[in-house]
Amino acid sequence: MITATDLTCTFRNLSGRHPVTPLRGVSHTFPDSHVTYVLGLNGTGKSTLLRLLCGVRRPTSGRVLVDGPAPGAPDSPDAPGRVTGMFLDTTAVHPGHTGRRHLRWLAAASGLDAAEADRRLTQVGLDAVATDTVSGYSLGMLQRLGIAGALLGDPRNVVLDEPLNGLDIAGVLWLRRLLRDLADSGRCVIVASHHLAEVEKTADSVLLLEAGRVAASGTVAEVRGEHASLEDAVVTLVPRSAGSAEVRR
Ligand SMILES: Nc1ncnc2c1ncn2[C@@H]1O[C@H](COP(=O)(O)OP(=O)(O)OP(=O)(O)O)[C@@H](O)[C@H]1O
Repeated sequence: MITATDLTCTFRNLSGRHPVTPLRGVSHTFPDSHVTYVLGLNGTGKSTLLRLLCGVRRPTSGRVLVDGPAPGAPDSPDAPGRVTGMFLDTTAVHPGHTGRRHLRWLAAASGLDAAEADRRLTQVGLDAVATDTVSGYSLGMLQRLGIAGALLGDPRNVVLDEPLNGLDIAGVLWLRRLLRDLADSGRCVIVASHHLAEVEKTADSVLLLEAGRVAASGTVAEVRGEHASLEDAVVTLVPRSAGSAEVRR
């Protein structure tokens, strides 16, 4: 379980622009045994929230609790497995490494053995390209590799940023099953996505962000309400969804 309390994140002015505050007082509990999708327009703070939940970035104010201790705190010695497995960026790979080397390197950094890396490679269906260099991977292959990295060490919480992008239909069906299995085995699964049709099929819960604040949260049925689809509900809850070509801060 991951609990966010009153999270605010401000990026300071590094390039002559005004400071940006993508998150403004976000509170939410991401329960175990649920697939929770984080939704919202471009630039509305989804990736920033995921980074804070994983402890990759610290909030300007507010608090994140992961199964008790704050992210970044060392596991207690008897804690079973890793705390949070994350996949936040398909570009976070060395292009000259093979898929197997990349995963073994990640495993070693987490104190895990090469066999665990190889198991995850098999689990995500990349055995056939394990010895190819990552620079030759398609987007779908990179997504699978990133997901394998998140699964290393069998973590209790799994956080994935837009893992559906670039997956073919076989990949989408595979990921759907994987997320369900992870949640059914008691894990807290958090996924950012723009694919509302898939979210409607597979989410236990959704958290809709708008301009850095929580616009809606609950089960799909609760957020959909009287609307015909989740997409209709989102367009109503976030009026600027309706056909604007402009990205806003
Ligand atoms: N390291 C950073 N430094 C400065 N600004 C940042 C940084 N990271 C994110 N931002 C800004 O924070 C805002 C939210 O970005 P974020 O990536 O969280 O949005 P998002 O909802 O994930 O968007 P998308 O759907 O396009 O992936 C944007 O305005 C972005 O430019």
